[in-house]
Amino acid sequence: MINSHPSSEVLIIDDDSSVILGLKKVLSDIGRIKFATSAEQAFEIIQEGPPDLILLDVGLPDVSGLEVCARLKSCEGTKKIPVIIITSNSESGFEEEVFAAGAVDYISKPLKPAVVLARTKIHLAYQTALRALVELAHTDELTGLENRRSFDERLECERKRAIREGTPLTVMMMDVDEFKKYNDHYGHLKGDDCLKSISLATARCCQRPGDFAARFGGEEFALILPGTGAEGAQSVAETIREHVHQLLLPHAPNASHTFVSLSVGSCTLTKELLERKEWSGLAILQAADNALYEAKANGRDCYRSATLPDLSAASLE
Ligand SMILES: Nc1nc2c(ncn2[C@@H]2O[C@H](COP(=O)(O)OP(=O)(O)OP(=O)(O)O)[C@@H](O)[C@H]2O)c(=O)[nH]1
Repeated sequence: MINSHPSSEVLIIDDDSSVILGLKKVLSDIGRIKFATSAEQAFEIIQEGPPDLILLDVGLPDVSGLEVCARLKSCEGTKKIPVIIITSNSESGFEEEVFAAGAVDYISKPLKPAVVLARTKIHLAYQTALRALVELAHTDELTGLENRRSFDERLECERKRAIREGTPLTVMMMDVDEFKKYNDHYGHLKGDDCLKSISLATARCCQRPGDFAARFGGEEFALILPGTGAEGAQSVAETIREHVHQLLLPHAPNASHTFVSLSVGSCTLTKELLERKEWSGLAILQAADNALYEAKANGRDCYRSATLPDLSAASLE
């Protein structure tokens, strides 16, 4: 059986202190236990840091447990926390209400320690496995960077945020120059090592908390730089290119450059451009890719940014 994470955090919400003490004892080996005696206190604790699982009594003094559960499920930041309802209500139809509110399970009072422990462990283990699966589905196996799926999701999220907040957004595409020649000369395994080194150098250059680096596919990488205008984009692009130069990876003898290099293209949506129309993620990506193509066409190992006419063309999509 998959184990729950050793440092899981469980929040017990119950106004009966004897129940809290009993549950704390039963669950002490699982990890950190927090408790709240009212819905208001519970929301404060959750806001400080969402727990891995919640054990929630139905009969709270301020708000019904089912309503607390429904509220948690309707909020983006808390909807994924599994909630187990604790109840002495055995009326017909109550089970349906529990699941309709979004709880993953319920435990009847009087509580049996072995049952509480088993159910809690099962849901924590499921949650841990689910998180691992999501991470796996969003990670590029070779480089450890985010993958294309993750990139697409983040771009959509940042695009909407940029529109909402009126802040610039830059998307950058980077491609290893003449990588086929590198592979042909050194072999695919060395080629893989080269991609890993470039990924590491790229990740080191994406320093801001919102910066996002992904392997787009093959020898192509993509960045999302929220709140970054054209000047900032140029600075990031040149920094990454410089870091890759400094790796001093000798290129294949028949390549145009002595050392491995990157061509980089970017598209920056300024506040004005964002206000002019709603750009699709595809249009932004296409504009960055056009700029990358231009960098390749201009001899490689350089940076180009999409210009306004490019963006207008991209908007026709
Ligand atoms: N080692 C390795 N090679 C890869 C991987 N993914 C793609 N490639 C190789 O990357 C090379 C890309 O070649 P091309 O698309 O022709 O482009 P290029 O040689 O980089 O030329 P330009 O982009 O024009 O500078 C191909 O040889 C692919 O096999 C990978 O995961 N590992």
